[in-house]
Order: sequence, then structure tokens, then C-alpha cells
Amino acid sequence: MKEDLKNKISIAEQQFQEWRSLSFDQRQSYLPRFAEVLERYKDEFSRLITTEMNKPISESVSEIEKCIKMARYYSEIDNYNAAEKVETEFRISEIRYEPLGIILGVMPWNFPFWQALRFIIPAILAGNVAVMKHASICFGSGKAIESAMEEAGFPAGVFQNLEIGHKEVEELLAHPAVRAVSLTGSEKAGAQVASTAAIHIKKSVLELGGSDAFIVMQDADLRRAAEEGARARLQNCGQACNAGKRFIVQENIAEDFVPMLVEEFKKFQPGDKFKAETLLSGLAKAEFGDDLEAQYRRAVEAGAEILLPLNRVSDIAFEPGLLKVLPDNPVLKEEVFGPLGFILFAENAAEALEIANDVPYGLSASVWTRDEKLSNYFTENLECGMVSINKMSSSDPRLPFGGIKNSGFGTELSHLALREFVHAKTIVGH
Ligand SMILES: O=CCCCC(=O)O
Repeated sequence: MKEDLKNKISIAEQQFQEWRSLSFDQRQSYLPRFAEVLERYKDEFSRLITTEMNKPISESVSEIEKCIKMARYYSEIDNYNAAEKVETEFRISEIRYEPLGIILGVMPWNFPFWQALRFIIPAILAGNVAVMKHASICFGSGKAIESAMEEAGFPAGVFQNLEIGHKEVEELLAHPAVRAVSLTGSEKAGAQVASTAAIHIKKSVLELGGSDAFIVMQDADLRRAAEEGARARLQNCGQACNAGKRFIVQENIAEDFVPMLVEEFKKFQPGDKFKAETLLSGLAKAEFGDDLEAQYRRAVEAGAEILLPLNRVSDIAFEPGLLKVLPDNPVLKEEVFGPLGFILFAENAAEALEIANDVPYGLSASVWTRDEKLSNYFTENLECGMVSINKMSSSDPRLPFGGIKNSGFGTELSHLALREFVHAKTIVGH
């Protein structure tokens, strides 16, 4: 390991001893100031996000606003990790939730502030210290987060941004002071990092890809479903793990719903990423455009019908595409990251459910119906970490977020995230 990285780990190790000895309230007291700093630099940070990974500026502003909301939420949350007494025959019997040490974050480029902070804030509030390897195109965002935390007064070493590559991630996972890793990213990256962590007997939390269903039943508010459906698929230029990627529509409403969805998709035309009114800009890298075009071609070769052609207008920008597919189209089993949606038809709820669950992923799903019995049927049987009813899927600081199947394991956000990087220590005796 290079000297510079060794030094940073040694700073983190020393700070961990100080930081863990503070009370929960003391650690929490930095968060209102941190929210203020984010507020102060909102424009600058938003421009940085858009510059680094190309999303429309209005979405970068929303991202920073969501981070502010999260910082405020955790600044007021009760101490979920307070010691618990347990009634037994012993005089003393209690559970203490103790922090693990240095937690490594490996974070992606698609929500450069949001994903990083939703790892960092609960991990440090639980008494850990954090280090992070950001995606290489978002090193500026990683640095800005570090500076913002410093300006908010967090002690040096509570969080450190590391401009490192995959080799150093492996070295860090082998380091005895690094006790766990949280990764948001692709299935491939997750499998690699989690297996390295496992070799060193370290915990991992994985937030990976998705191929989320957006189910529209005959009694739904079709206009709203079409509007939110387009946003669900096309926000962030289609680059979100929990985007509604597969529209599963009851077939007797196809004639009404499909034209509405096509009309809504057409409103997302690629434009200048820095203009406030732009809804769709470019992908983060040109090579992602090549991958997207290849998936589009393969879907069409496998029999997909083009409802709206995916049209590349520059190395990174596309007019959105929409394909009608059968459930056996192989592209449905892959994660599609870009402005391309798929529509499938189902005769009834049972068939819609079967199609929805027939993917390797299980992140989230959105169900559109006014019938409570039907929505209960879906909430009970959909294989995923979150079901949204009559709204698109989106994380919320107050609610747990995390997938099952190949979408990963572990929980981010809410009070439950405070328990991800602690161990339960039992104290018992006379
Ligand atoms: O790629 C993952 C997107 C997460 C977006 C959200 O938190 O809603």
C-alpha cells in the first residue's frame, strides 16, 4: 500500500477512537451545520455534478436538496442504537450496539452526492469513520463532500475521500482496520468487492442493479401513470438502478395507455444540460451509449417491435426509445442504463406478477391500481425490496432502501441503516 494511503488509514484509525467515544447526540450535532453547508453551496455542487456526469442541472439541484433533507432527518433521529436491557435471571443483561471501525464506501457516478452521503451519514452517526472511493469521473464530487464536511466542523478523519483505483480497494479490504464495505454499483463490481471482503471475513452491503417493473392495471389513473412512467424511466437520463424499466400493462388498456406513454416519452428531448428546462441530457460516458445501442439492437433482433425509435444524436445523447417486447426477450434479463423503455402486456394480475418477478433482480417495483385487494396481492408477492403504489419508485431518507436477489443485500437509509455497521455486544452476569 502506498505511503499516502497508509497515512490516511492511520488518521482514520486514530479518529475512530475519539469519534466512537462521543455520544450519539454529540455526533448528531454536526449534521445541522452540514445541511447548512450543502444549502450554501447548492448551486456550486449542482453544477459540479452536471459537469462531471452530465445529468440535467434541475436534477442535480434536486439531488443536493434530497441530501439536505437526509442530513436534517438524521440530525433529528432517535438513537436507535441505544443500549437495550433484556429481562433474564442475571443481574446484568444488556445489548450494546458498537461501531465496527473504518467503513469503506465504493460509490457510483449516477447520483454522486446522494449515494455517497446515504452511505456516509448513517455509518458515521453509528460511531464508525468512513473512507470512500468514488467513481473516477466523480472525484470532484468526492472531494467536495470531504470539504463540505470539513467546513461543517466534522473532526479530521471522520470522513476521507480517496482518489484510488480498484487495486487499492483490494488493499484496503485486506487492511485489518477496515472492517466493512458498502458498494453501490454494478452486479459485477459488487460480486468482486464482496468476494474480496468475504476472503478477509468482512461484512459488505451491496446496492446493485435493477430491472424494475412498472405495472399498470385496467383501473389505474392512466394519465398519471403515463406521466410518472416516463419520468420513472427517463429521469437521470435513464441511469438509475430503481428506474421503471419494464412497463407491464394489462392488455385491455393497451390501446389507451400506449399512446399516452409514447406522448410522455416524446416530451423528453435531449437538450443543454445546464438549461433549467432540460429534462434529458447525455449519458455519463460515450461507451455507455455504445452499450445501450447494442442492447437496443439485440432486443429488436430478438423480435421487439419499435414503438419509438432510440435515436442517437451525439456520442452521449439520445432521443428516448420504447420497445414492445415479449417476456422471453433476453434483454429483459439485463440492466438497461439509458433512455430506453420496454412494454409488455399481461392478461391479468397473475400474469403481470409472473412477468414482473421473472428477472434476476429484485430492487423495487411500482404498481398502478385503485383496487386495494389488487395492490395487496402485488405487495405480498412481488420479489423486491420496495413496492410503490400509484407513484414511481424513489428512495426516501425515512424509509429503508435495498434490494433482494441480484440487486444486492443490506439496508440503506431510515433508522435501519444505523444498524448496518455495528455489532451487537452482549453484556451478561451478576
Ligand atoms: O442507482 C440507484 C438510484 C437510486 C435513486 C434513489 O435513491 O431513488
